[in-house]
Amino acid sequence: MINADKKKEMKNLSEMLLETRGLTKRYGDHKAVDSVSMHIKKGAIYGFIGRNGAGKTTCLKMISGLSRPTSGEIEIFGYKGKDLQKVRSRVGCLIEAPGLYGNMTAYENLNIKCKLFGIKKAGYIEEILKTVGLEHVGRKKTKHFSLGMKQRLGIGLALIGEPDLLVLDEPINGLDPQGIAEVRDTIQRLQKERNMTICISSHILEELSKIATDYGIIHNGSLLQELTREELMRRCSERMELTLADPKLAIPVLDAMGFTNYQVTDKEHIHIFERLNESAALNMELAKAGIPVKGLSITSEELETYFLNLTGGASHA
Ligand SMILES: Nc1ncnc2c1ncn2[C@@H]1O[C@H](COP(=O)(O)OP(=O)(O)OP(=O)(O)O)[C@@H](O)[C@H]1O
Repeated sequence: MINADKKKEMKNLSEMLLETRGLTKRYGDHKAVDSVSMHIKKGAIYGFIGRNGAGKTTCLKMISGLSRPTSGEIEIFGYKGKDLQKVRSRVGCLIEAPGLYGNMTAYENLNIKCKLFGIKKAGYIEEILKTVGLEHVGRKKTKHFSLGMKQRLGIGLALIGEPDLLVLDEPINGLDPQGIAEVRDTIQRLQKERNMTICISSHILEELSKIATDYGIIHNGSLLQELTREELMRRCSERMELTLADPKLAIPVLDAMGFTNYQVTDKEHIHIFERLNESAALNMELAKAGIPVKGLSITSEELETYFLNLTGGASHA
């Protein structure tokens, strides 16, 4: 008999499109990626966040088959080891700058890759140009494109062959606000219209917060945390922070007062995400129950502060 937890676990696994286990890349003595186990669900926009040098590109290169892991395993669409070759064509990637021919148009650049893939379908290139918002660029050579246009054409190139998983390494880096908005729109459209799963890296959490459904935070080669958008928003949302010698003792009091949206975050703290105006009443009830309160404050955190605190403070930026 399979219990409910096991069933849930099996369901979660079947929803997983990509999983790595202990993925490691060593350059000499230096571990650029250190035992990373990441999980990307089908249909997710997975924000892969880390400071410069954290190991994002190295990790994404291994996932895309551009670099060989020192150790560990990658499973995509249920395939791993040598069998991964069978599904490589279902992974499109844009790692670092897109390799464009500057003297050619967007259409011509796409056409070269279509020829390599043996794609001759009428209207195929026009469709991709439309998807990435470059349908009106005409005969303009790509060397005259803005950085945002180049990135979108890079995404267009990665779309050739209809991948189910798109891996984008810092596609927003260096873009102006309009360029950022355009790339974000393109990514959201791909997820909605083509039901694509997208892994996108950035060194700025805030930049992906409008689109990512899930996050992985990498630092010094290690994956520190994976969390959903809801979990992240919850961690950064306005809350009461209760500091106590033993949070467990306060739970019956919270329950008796009808609080339901709270979380014991460590051995000293409870975060409460509702009825923030009732902090005085809560304090009083805890005192009545003989539970000393060391601290009670209302606080919230900026997304970027959350990320910086997690990765060792702003001074390392
Ligand atoms: N080919 C290589 N040889 C030696 N060291 C490397 C190589 N590629 C990357 N590294 C090192 O591995 C670490 C991770 O680099 P990586 O490029 O993956 O980080 P990143 O998170 O993508 O950062 P950035 O955004 O700056 O590229 C860095 O310390 C980098 O210097």
